[in-house]
Amino acid sequence: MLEWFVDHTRLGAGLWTSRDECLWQQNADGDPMTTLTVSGIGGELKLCLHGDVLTDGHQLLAKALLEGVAAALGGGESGLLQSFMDAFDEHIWIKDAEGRYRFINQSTLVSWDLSPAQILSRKDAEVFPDRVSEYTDTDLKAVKEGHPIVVAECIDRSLDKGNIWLETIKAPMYDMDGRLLGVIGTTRDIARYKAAEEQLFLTSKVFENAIEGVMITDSNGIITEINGAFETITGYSRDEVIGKTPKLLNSGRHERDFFENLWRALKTQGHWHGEIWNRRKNGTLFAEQTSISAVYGEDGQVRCFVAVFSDISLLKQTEAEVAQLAWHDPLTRLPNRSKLTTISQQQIKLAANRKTRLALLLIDVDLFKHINDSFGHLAGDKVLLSLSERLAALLGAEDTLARIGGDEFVLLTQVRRRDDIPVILSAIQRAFDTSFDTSEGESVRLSASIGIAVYPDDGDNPDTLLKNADAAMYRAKQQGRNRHAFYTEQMTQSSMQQLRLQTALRGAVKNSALSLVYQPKINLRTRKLIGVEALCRWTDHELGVVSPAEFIPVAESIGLMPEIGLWVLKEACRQARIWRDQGLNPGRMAVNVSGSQLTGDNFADSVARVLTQTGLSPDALELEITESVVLDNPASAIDTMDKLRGMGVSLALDDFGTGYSSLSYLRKLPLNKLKIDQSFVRELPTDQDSGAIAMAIIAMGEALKLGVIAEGVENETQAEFLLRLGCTEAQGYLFARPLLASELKQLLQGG
Ligand SMILES: Nc1nc2c(ncn2[C@@H]2O[C@H](COP(=O)(O)O[C@H]3[C@@H](O)[C@H](n4cnc5c(=O)[nH]c(N)nc54)O[C@@H]3COP(=O)(O)O)[C@@H](O)[C@H]2O)c(=O)[nH]1
Repeated sequence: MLEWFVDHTRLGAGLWTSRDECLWQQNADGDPMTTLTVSGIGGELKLCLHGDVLTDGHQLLAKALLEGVAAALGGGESGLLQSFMDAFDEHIWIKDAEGRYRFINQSTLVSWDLSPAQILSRKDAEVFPDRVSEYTDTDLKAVKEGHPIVVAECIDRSLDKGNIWLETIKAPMYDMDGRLLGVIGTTRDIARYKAAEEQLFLTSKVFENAIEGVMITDSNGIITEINGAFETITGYSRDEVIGKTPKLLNSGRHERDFFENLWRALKTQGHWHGEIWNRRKNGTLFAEQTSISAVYGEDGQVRCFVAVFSDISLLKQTEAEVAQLAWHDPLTRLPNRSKLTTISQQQIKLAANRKTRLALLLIDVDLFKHINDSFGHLAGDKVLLSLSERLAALLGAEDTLARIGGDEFVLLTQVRRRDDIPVILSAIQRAFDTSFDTSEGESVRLSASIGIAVYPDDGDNPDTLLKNADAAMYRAKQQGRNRHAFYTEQMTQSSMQQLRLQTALRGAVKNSALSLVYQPKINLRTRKLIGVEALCRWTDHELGVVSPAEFIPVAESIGLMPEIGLWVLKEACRQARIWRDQGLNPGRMAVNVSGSQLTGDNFADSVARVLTQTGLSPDALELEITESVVLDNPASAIDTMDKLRGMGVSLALDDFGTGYSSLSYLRKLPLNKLKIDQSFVRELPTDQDSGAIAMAIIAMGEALKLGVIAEGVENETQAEFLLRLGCTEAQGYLFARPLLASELKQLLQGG
């Protein structure tokens, strides 16, 4: 049976154009269709019939249609042809060799809105006078080409469907002898194809212009298509990859497991998403963010796989740079504190598994600040870099060197016993044996204080180990620097004690629990009082009497010193003024100045304000500035000292001899007096070195026209010795201990 009676739209769509051939392979039910070619009519006339065998009936039908066409062209009638063609939506018409319409189907009549009599036997000049040349030209063109041609594609308006796309095809028709019979034309609605064509066009544009690389493989993983971005990213051209598998891009960076998981996900979920490292044609590796999807056919089988990927190499590089910055010290490129924590955790696990120990050595460069202050920060950086290189050269395969602060390094090393550590310490010591070059062509010698904490004895986590190593390092510093200390439980106790002290000191300052005592200074020749030094005292109800030698560094470390120092200054000036108002002469009132006070904001202004408020004359005040404080920040210290001297305040360099001041350096300081540190006085006159130092200081004072006072004079021998050397002023228990204000008043009154 002929299908066209039942489903003529489908049959009509493929009447004779070669472009439709593929649609005819099977009908809507999936049955195979047989194509019967009837030659001799307009190139090819294809009829679609059910079944895979051409029956005699089919052949008879084809013959009848052919005769019908011949009859139509000869001016005769063909009922079978007419009913066959009327079954189609397409407009079909046939013109003879002279251009007269010989056949039109029903659909054409409706569309042209003409009767058969207005068309048949007439030429275009009569039927379509205003389009005659267009129509006859395309007839001639089809004849000239000798096969069906598309002569027009246009948007037209259909009464029932609105705008529609129409395609007109014309084909020349020949008889069995090859003589031209005429032209057959058909016009049909191709909206469906146009939509598909547009869709295809857009899809191909998206595919081609995508920034992402696209690779399509068949179900066996053979590459069947790629886009331009694929070529740009990988460097492979289309020809080089079609027919190959994606293994072509294999970087070798992924284990077999990786691809097994990928294929498992594709098979079970139809999708995989992740990062793959691949290799470009030029051999370089690149990271890509990839999504692979399986595309299934109607039968549920995988038709192909589509991989869409973007090159994330730059992103990876940026990520790596950020990680480098986040986890490493920018100067030395060594791991920083955060990274050290992570590494420590891993190393602790390793030591736990192996039942070994992990030693954490905290290396703090002694007095590194002086390098920066003396030679500048660039020179400081150069020295640190070269130190980091020397220390890194000591590392074993499992060791780590980190920089966790300006001049603080940590060495992590696995050891079997604590006894292995001294060998490491000796190696570190050797790194400091040679001097370091600064950028100014000078070289400096450095030393370090090292604190050691060991897992599991001193802590089982990175924080505790580092904290305890820090306590040990602090102890090494206290013991005079350039040494090491192992952490002990007692250090934790002393740091707890420090904490208690800090809390109590804050309370003391808040509750005005500090007081002052005054120690006389005398002229060694006359033994008369020439001044007093105000010294701070604190008695806590729980801690008892706390020495300033203990609480002043604590106050300095927790930022309380400027407040305490200002109170001492005010109180001492107030007291001096009271004594003077009472007609007593305490000489110069000496007040100690801490580092944070001297280099803090506007210290000179504060002093001026206190003098104004208390009414004490500037020349009645002496400020004692510790030598190391000046050395710590010379530029700022000298600036403030100049201002103080300008105001008429007297300046003394305290603890002199303990620092590194040279004659040339001293010359720059606006000083009035040098105070020989009591550590030298204590050993006089027996210790020759102390004697030599005292003598040198006195000579320096003379050379620079500075006064010299000795502190800590406890016996007559020391006093006489100093006087013989030329030192005329002294302070010490020999003359008086620090006294309460009331006691000193009595002394001043000659009591
Ligand atoms: N910045 C501030 N520092 C201050 C202040 N008050 C004190 N200090 C400093 O604390 C350190 C310890 O001071 P102190 O315990 O008061 O000891 C002083 C004297 O008591 C002691 N001294 C004096 N004579 C003798 C002696 O013959 N023998 C002996 N063993 N000790 C003696 O010396 C200290 C005075 O030192 P100095 O200031 O260097 O002259 C000490 O460094 C104080 O400076 C303060 O208010 N602010």
